[in-house]
Amino acid sequence: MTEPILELKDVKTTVKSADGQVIPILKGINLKINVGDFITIIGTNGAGKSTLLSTIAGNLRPSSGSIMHNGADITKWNEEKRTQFIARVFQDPKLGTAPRMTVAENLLLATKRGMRKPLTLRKLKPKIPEFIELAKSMNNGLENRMNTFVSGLSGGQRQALSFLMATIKRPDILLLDEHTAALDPHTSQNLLNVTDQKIKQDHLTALMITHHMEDALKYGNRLLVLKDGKVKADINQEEKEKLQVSDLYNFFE
Ligand SMILES: Nc1ncnc2c1ncn2[C@@H]1O[C@H](COP(=O)(O)OP(=O)(O)OP(=O)(O)O)[C@@H](O)[C@H]1O
Repeated sequence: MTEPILELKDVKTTVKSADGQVIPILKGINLKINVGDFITIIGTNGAGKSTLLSTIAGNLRPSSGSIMHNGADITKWNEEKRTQFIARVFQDPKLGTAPRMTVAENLLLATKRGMRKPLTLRKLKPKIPEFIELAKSMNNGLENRMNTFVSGLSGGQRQALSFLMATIKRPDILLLDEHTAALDPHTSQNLLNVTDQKIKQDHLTALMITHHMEDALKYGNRLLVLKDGKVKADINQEEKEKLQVSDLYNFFE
């Protein structure tokens, strides 16, 4: 059997409350993620879904346990170092993009993810045709807004840009933290379809948090249910195909 692309071994993560109390959130997560896995994640509010993604991204350091990337221990790697191979899209369209830069400049910036090289804007012009082609795949007119400042985009276009920025330089692991939750139903469905196509086409490994049970079943090859900081269920493709939305609600009881 091939090595998992990412493995969490008994990972525990705590956070500090405003009054300095240490609160356990992840309470011993064991997870082996294989190359090409597209895992949808569901769970009640506060179950620890975003904390799990933050722990994988390096935004939060586990209090114990370890995180392995292709067999190498990255537990102590900070977020910046992990951006070499991990990309994340958040729920808030404002996160992940630079508002005072144009769409094209943001995309150029994203091609340098994980590199320490400064941004050289004279290299932008020859890249524009490639950026336009990529933006067309988002099906929302982003290709016509290359010179628009990000602050002037609609929420849907901004989120499409965040997604493109996360995937323009192929990440080993793509983290989607309810990335369509702030969008209207049509825009949300479009971005989900594009997400699914991109993951399949580039054979990406992805984790996607969603509160929509239909989407949790429709997308991906694996479903993870988190409850109170633990993995309550880890459902493979075969079992997932047999499930109905009503079955998923049982996990919330
Ligand atoms: N920085 C923090 N300080 C204090 N508490 C926090 C912090 N971050 C998260 N928490 C708490 O940790 C718990 C888990 O949060 P997390 O955001 O991971 O849950 P979630 O499953 O993503 O929930 P939701 O579905 O509401 O987004 C929650 O009770 C939250 O209030």
